[in-house]
Amino acid sequence: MKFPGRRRHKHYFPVEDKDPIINQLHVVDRLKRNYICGIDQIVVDIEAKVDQAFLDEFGLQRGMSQVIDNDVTNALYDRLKRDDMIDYEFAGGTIGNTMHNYSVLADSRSVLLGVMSENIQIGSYAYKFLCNTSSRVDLDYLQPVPGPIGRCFTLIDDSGERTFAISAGMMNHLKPESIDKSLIENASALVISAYLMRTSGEETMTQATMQAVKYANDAGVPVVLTLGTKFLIEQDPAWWAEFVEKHVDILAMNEEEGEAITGFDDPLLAADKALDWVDLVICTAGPKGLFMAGYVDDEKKRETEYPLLPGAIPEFNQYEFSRAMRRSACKQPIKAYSHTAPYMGGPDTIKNTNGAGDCALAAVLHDLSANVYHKINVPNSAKHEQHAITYSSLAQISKYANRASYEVLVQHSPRLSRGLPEREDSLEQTYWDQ
Ligand SMILES: Nc1ncnc2c1ncn2[C@@H]1O[C@H](COP(=O)(O)OP(=O)(O)OP(=O)(O)O)[C@@H](O)[C@H]1O
Ligand SMILES: O=c1[nH]cnc2c1ncn2[C@@H]1O[C@H](CO)[C@@H](O)[C@H]1O
Repeated sequence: MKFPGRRRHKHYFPVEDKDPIINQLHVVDRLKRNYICGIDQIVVDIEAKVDQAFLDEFGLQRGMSQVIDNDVTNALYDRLKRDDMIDYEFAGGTIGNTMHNYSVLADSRSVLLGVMSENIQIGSYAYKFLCNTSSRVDLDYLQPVPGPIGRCFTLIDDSGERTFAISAGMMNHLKPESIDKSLIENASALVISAYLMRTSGEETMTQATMQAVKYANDAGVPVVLTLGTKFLIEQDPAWWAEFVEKHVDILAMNEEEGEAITGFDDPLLAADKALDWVDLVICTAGPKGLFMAGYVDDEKKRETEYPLLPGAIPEFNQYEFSRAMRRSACKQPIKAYSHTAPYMGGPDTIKNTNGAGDCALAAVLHDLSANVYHKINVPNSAKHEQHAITYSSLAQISKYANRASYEVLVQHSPRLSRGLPEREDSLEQTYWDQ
């Protein structure tokens, strides 16, 4: 585990300091490892640039992630091939991306649950998915299926808007009995997306997800939900709000999804509303950066050293130097909020925004997981006198999340090809120095 935090520090994490007592232990026993677990519809993204006429031709609604039948899939695929329109084919899936990016950032294990074709041809989509996934992502728990994984046609127009057309294959055939109870119970987090609830007919993905969520809820393992797309939430916001309140501990969304579920278009107010249901909220807001909201015990709150910010909640960032806690762990819970602008104001040229939010979530998960890692290895550290769920403050995590998203914006794929530099020189240091 690499630790998150201030990236100028030479050694992020005191865990492996040269302690003479710890060093007496055998090297392999020295540090206990933790992992996070995610469930996804296993898909490969097939990316192409298109215009509105193209979307109309195939009956696709701009900006949505929609499931398409076999006839539309075949026609769409033939057309993309015929006109040589495919730019990239790369492993995707919102949670698949998040697990991959987490493992790359943290240099640590994550476990991905879902399905995988039992017979894999070299060059097939299943093969591409496996090849494009970090070796730190444990794929041993995937359930074999006698058919193809999913395909996600990622159609991007001139304005950068993405329209997803999903050809499901067998991606939704994960069965509840394939969920390993002890794997979930021992995880540092269970990460799911709203897409997992979009199933029909014989598809069992929703039941499998609910099974995993039950194991996690019963064991007190934080359930992290990312909302995926506003269109899904808009269909039944009340159902989603109830689901989140009952089963979810940490909610990740972008501002449109935040509006769909809370009714507030201001990301700060949406995050504040979501705190009625969960312990921690991450709301990404594209070029506006990222908002976080969470709880801290009154006696553990820390005042920011940055200027106080105006907003729908005046001076909302006052306690952003606090580490987040579960509301139930606070004697006197108070709310803390943070906002961070995009790293370096955003790149000069954005290659692709696809997956920028997934990567922000991966960074937040890294921080949560680092906290567990530190706690299981240095339980007596003064750091853990506070029962926090994050290793760093909200302000620090938001910076880290934006920094990680930046890396996705300057490359074509939603998946990081390498971790962040340990030391960042020159200009970039100003961001971390503040
Ligand atoms: N146009 C932009 N300029 C600068 N930074 C951006 C821009 N778009 C995204 N970002 C950065 O990426 C982060 C996440 O972006 P965004 O809100 O678009 O996520 P998202 O809609 O959830 O994405 P996805 O669903 O593709 O993962 C933002 O918090 C910000 O740091
Ligand atoms: O229905 C879906 N299920 C799972 N992942 C999806 C779905 N629609 C789009 N994405 C995924 O979202 C990522 C960007 O955030 C893309 O990589 C795409 O694969």
